[in-house]
Amino acid sequence: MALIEARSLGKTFGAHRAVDDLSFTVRPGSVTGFLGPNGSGKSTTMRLMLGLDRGEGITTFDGVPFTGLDHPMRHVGALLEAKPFHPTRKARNHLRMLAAPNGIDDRRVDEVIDMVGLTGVRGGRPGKFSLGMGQRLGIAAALLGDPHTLILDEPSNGLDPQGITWLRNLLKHLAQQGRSVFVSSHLLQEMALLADELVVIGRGRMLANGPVHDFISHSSLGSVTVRSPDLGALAPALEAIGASVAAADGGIVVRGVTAEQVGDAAHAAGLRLHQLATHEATLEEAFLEATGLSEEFRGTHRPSEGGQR
Ligand SMILES: Nc1ncnc2c1ncn2[C@@H]1O[C@H](COP(=O)(O)OP(=O)(O)OP(=O)(O)O)[C@@H](O)[C@H]1O
Repeated sequence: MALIEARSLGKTFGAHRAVDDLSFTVRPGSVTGFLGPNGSGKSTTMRLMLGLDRGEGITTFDGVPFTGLDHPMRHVGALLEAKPFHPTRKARNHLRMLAAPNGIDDRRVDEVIDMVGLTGVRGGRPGKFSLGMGQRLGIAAALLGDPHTLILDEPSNGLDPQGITWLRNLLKHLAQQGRSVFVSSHLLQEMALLADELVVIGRGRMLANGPVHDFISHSSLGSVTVRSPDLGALAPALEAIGASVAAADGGIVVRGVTAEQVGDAAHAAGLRLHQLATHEATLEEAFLEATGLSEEFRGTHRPSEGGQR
């Protein structure tokens, strides 16, 4: 078991409400993606979960708050945005210093160095590391205690495509072993491949929480293409159940209802269907639609407003 339960998390900086009444659960055996536009409160939420910022609400790990855990590193591995590396302390020694007070031996240190692919530079100094190498060292630190829970803020930051694939496989594998993985990222295509569940926030508030598939299928940008010799009767039957219908290429494109609802409505009206095809929105489309009104920082350049393409 490794259940994370966050309840009513909140944080205000001055007059700015950065996190507002966020509650969610991260289940064992799954990767939960944490999405939100820049400045929406993801890092602040993760810090609150770990008791690193003072704020409202509580987060428990199998019922225990982070600050109440006996050996926190053995329960929860965390990678936050700020890298607490000493630039001239060798990578392996950095990990040994984190490991020793937690009763973790040097063998585990070498194991995690190997897992993150830094064996060749384990005597190197993080001050000379690339962004991606520093990120791998941070992931190694998070894994040191073989924790059943991982909280990772933008772990793919700075990783090259091979590194991103490696990280995806690692996190999926850790989740398959029954661990809880809570991970933020701006890489939506990557998140679509990685996550089972999503927590989506905007301006500190919950916008969506649940399986990735539900989030995508609820997007109004998804559609169903229908071909039927009875279109004249089918279109009004679909509009009667709340669908929007547009003619397209000899058939119709239907939005606002699922393919199952289209099939059921046709069956109920005794109408024939020759084609019923679902076109799901991408995670990126669903995310932009869900967060469109809650962007904290909005550029003025909009290609559709006459910008250079
Ligand atoms: N220490 C702080 N003092 C004042 N305001 C802060 C502080 N930390 C964060 N904020 C503000 O709180 C809001 C949420 O910031 P946070 O870093 O949690 O967002 P984020 O979703 O992680 O952003 P990004 O995706 O850009 O990393 C922002 O408006 C930010 O400016």
